[in-house]
Amino acid sequence: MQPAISIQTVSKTYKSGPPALKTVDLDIRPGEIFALLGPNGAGKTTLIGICCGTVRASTGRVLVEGHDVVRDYKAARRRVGLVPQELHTDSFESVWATVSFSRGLFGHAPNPAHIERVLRDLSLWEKRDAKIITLSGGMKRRVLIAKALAHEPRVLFLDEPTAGVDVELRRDMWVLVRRLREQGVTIVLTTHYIEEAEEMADRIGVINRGELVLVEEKAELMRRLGKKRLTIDLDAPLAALPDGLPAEQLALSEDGRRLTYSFDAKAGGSGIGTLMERLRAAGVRIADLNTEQSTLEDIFVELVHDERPAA
Ligand SMILES: Nc1ncnc2c1ncn2[C@@H]1O[C@H](COP(=O)(O)OP(=O)(O)OP(=O)(O)O)[C@@H](O)[C@H]1O
Repeated sequence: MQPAISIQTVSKTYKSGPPALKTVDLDIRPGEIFALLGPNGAGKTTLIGICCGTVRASTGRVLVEGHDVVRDYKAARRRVGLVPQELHTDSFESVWATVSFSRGLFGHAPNPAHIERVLRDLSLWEKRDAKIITLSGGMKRRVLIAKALAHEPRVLFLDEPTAGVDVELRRDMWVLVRRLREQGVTIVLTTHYIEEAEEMADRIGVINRGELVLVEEKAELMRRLGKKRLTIDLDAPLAALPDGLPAEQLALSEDGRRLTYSFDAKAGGSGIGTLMERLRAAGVRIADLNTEQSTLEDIFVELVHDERPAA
């Protein structure tokens, strides 16, 4: 199946500074919701800009449903919608005029019924005659989304769609994104909110310092989330792990006072009962027990650990 977006050996170095994007290869599948996670300055906006034709790649190419965003830019751009991070919609135009104009920019014939549907979906219908400048920040963000949807894009890029918005708008946004997906629209979103990626995404990509360090199905990541750790504080230090224990799942701390047992919480039995019996049989006395679960946040922090750009 032809990818919705095919990013091929794309890199970017701006005139000043180090490479903003090292070589990235990534296919976005038709109809999926792909969440791009990464710390500030990781290269998310740059990558999205290259996909939408607003930033020129230094190397490589991007195809949108087979159309090169540079060589065949008209066909490519018609297929993508971009909801940018910044709100620069302080216009004196009405909501209706602004959103309809956006559709015309892409060479589409007017379609009032479509514009009405988009405005209604975004709870903007009542505000259709209001001037943009009079709207609240949350409403302006809704207008940005409406503008991006006005020309019925096949792929929608949302750059930090819920940064700084209230809970209600965030919920609305999630509902809208799901509805768009049901209509066959492919969604690529960047987010700092890990729970947003958990909630929304089919696949997750983590980008750090211009490098795509992980691309994985969310379900697979959630399976990893199922990993749990049991820490066992010992009455007396151990010099080494006693025989007969599952060594591959156990780690002994340097001071010999703590055992850490890792297990997959979702893979049936935890093995804790057996472990306890074997510890008792080996004469190991336990002072305290604790379990903790790793989260997507832990995985994310580990991936970008110590690699954040200096402030
Ligand atoms: N127009 C530009 N000129 C020079 N450098 C730029 C430009 N745009 C971005 N950069 C640099 O490229 C790197 C990647 O920036 P980018 O905006 O793509 O990151 P990001 O992951 O979207 O960050 P954030 O989460 O803060 O939006 C950063 O070091 C940034 O300073």
